[in-house]
Amino acid sequence: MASSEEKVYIGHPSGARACIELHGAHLTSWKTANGQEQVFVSKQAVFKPPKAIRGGVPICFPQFSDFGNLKTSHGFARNTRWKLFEREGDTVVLKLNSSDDDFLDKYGCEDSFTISVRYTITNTQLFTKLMVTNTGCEEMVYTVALHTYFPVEDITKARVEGLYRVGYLDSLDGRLMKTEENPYILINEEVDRIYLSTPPTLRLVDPIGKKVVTIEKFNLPDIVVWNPWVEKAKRLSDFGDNEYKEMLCVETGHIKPAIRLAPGTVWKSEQILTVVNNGAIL
Ligand SMILES: O=P(O)(O)OC[C@H]1O[C@H](O)[C@H](O)[C@@H](O)[C@@H]1O
Repeated sequence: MASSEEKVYIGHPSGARACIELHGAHLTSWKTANGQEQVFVSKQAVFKPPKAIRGGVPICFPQFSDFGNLKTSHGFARNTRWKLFEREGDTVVLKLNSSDDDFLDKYGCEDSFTISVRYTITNTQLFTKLMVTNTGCEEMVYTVALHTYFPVEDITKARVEGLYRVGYLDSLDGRLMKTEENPYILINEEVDRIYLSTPPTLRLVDPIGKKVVTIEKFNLPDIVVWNPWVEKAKRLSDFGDNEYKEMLCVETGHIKPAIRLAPGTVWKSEQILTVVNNGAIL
């Protein structure tokens, strides 16, 4: 299905809504049935391709950060226009084909692939299915992440649960391998960590916002926790100086080891976000 639109909307009979930009297949808004926005987008975000959008859910592919051979941090999927493949009510599918454009030359990628993302919403949930097909004759080696920016009422009170005793690479300390010693993670400084081989379910708890988001995942073993805090926030041109107080990135990914996909085969993954607004479970 061809489209000249820049963005697509999906809706659920409950009133839930989501908006996805064709640029990057980037989800920039997800409102649950109660009207509450569930992704953070910076007020300084630049909606001007090929720049990546600061907030929502950037798709990092075919590499997360510098985990790969490309020079472009987080790969090129978030800088590239995807094609609308299917849209029906609560679901949209977008695809990016390595044969679509000249971007492979531009980014120095030699792989042949199709990547597709399927977003489906219900009253309180966002399902994201990510699929990569190796359409080439060589093994494809890549890393990937769904770089979700969650809004939180007060970053110093928010916590991530489910990573106790999990090993992580500390990106602020030369990617040194460490072990999480805290039953849950509180943020009161810059944090940039890649937790490896994490459990299938985690929780982001926002006690001030009286909200819990459950993060379930399949074939996305790694979790990145990122908040730029004061100094890095100032250095980011498309991010407000004080916005670090109201967001937290909890990113599901497959980063270390990288995925090795044989020719003609398909890699599938899924993330399910469920929002629960209920003081009792906090
Ligand atoms: O500024 P970007 O390229 O969007 O990256 C934003 C952030 O993404 C991830 O969370 C990385 O772990 C961070 O090191 C990086 O700063």
